[in-house]
Amino acid sequence: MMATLPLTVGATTTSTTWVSPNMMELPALVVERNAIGDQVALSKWYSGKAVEDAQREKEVIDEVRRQAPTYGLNPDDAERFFAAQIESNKLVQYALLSVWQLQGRAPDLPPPDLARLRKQLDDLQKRLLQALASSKEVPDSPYCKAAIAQAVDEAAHNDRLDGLHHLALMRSFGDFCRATARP
Ligand SMILES: O=C(O)C(=O)C[C@]1(C(=O)O)C=C[C@@H](O)C=C1
Repeated sequence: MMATLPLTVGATTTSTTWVSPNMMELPALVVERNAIGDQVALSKWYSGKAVEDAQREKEVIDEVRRQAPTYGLNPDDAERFFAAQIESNKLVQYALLSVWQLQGRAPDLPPPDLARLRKQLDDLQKRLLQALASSKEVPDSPYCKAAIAQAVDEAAHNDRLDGLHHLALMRSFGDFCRATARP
């Protein structure tokens, strides 16, 4: 049997608080984005459409890069952040679709309209860019990884996320911090 590392989610072992209240906006918006992923998955359950849509991903990233300077963001940084958001959205979708397959049914809800959901994602994108700009110094901070881990934990707790959405939130911030050794 392969050894696995213990994942004790919710158990904060550091006594220092790195998260400032204004830093919580970004994870809260990411939670919203991933929640739209649930709806997107349901639309794809009904339509049979593939989770991954390379053309749409390109459109999202192109638009993010175009808008980034308006928010004082470097287009490469904005792209990196949104590429992670797309990956985490796909993680949510693949997992839900797989569970629904096993159960032989999805939640008993009418098929959501993918075009309407994409419009919601586009609207959220502006708020995410704004929040990303407000947290611009965080990735370069030597405390970034500790702060992000705490912010993710707090957001998961505040929004009562289940295991999947908590994991997706962790994925969303996977490469948020720039490489720095532990202080
Ligand atoms: O728009 C979709 O079809 C989605 O599934 C959403 C999304 C995204 O996160 O923006 C995720 C996966 C697709 O490859 C394209 C875009």
